[in-house]
Amino acid sequence: MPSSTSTPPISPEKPDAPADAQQPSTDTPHHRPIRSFVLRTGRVTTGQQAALDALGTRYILPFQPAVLNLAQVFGRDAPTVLEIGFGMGEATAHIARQRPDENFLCCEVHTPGVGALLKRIGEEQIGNIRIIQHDAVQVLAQMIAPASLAGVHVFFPDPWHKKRHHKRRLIQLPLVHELALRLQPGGYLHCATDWQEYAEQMVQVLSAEALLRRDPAADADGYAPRPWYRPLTKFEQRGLRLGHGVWDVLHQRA
Ligand SMILES: C[S@@+](CC[C@H](N)C(=O)[O-])C[C@H]1O[C@@H](n2cnc3c(N)ncnc32)[C@H](O)[C@@H]1O
Repeated sequence: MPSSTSTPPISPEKPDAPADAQQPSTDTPHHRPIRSFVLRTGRVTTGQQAALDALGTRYILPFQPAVLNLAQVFGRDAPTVLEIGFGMGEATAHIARQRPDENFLCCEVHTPGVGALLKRIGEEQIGNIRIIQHDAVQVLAQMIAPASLAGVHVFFPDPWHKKRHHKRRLIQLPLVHELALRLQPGGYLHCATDWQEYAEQMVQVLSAEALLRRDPAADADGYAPRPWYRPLTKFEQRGLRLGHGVWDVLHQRA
């Protein structure tokens, strides 16, 4: 288990700025759902835009309120892993390359991140990723069939440090239950974070879900060793050099 807890986290994004005014325009003043993200107008680089233009139609799936036919969208019948919030897609591309026999359905709301992952897909000729640029909570509810996923990755979700923002955290009981319902028996839910108090919440919430079992390799506090497929990203390497902790929380569907 990682050692240090007192240093600040290394999460690449700092979304705590009050920017609710930038939420999508479908919200009405009377019904504004709590979201786990804030839409920012981040700059899209020339390379990211070129990738969006050249590869977007092939690799981006539109959000739709209808269940996806996974075999159809990937062009093959293979175990499918859902990733929520891939950021710039560094870990996503690495994992998809390491696990060519699996499909990776990846959600991110941030356009520069989508462009960055498409750029990697083009440069590294990765064929087993599809992207949905939409709120993963809605994607899960509307597009993913029960017992259809081999795994779910939630790596370094925004920690929402301030207590009044904790309600925005992704890893909470209702979402974890929805994720568990969509896992096949034996399928896994893998979360990672560099924020200790969120790691503790992850252990608590996943342990409370009756459909899930703790990974047998977890330690007494509930943390698993980093699985072979999750790479140390550059943010994580920098953080570890500075003595920060990182926690993997891994449970399987019974
Ligand atoms: C702190 S970043 C981590 C990115 C990446 N997983 C990594 O390890 O570097 C969290 C990402 O999750 C995305 N995100 C947060 N909530 C989301 C949601 N409901 N649906 C899709 N993406 C979301 C954010 O836009 C952000 O890019």
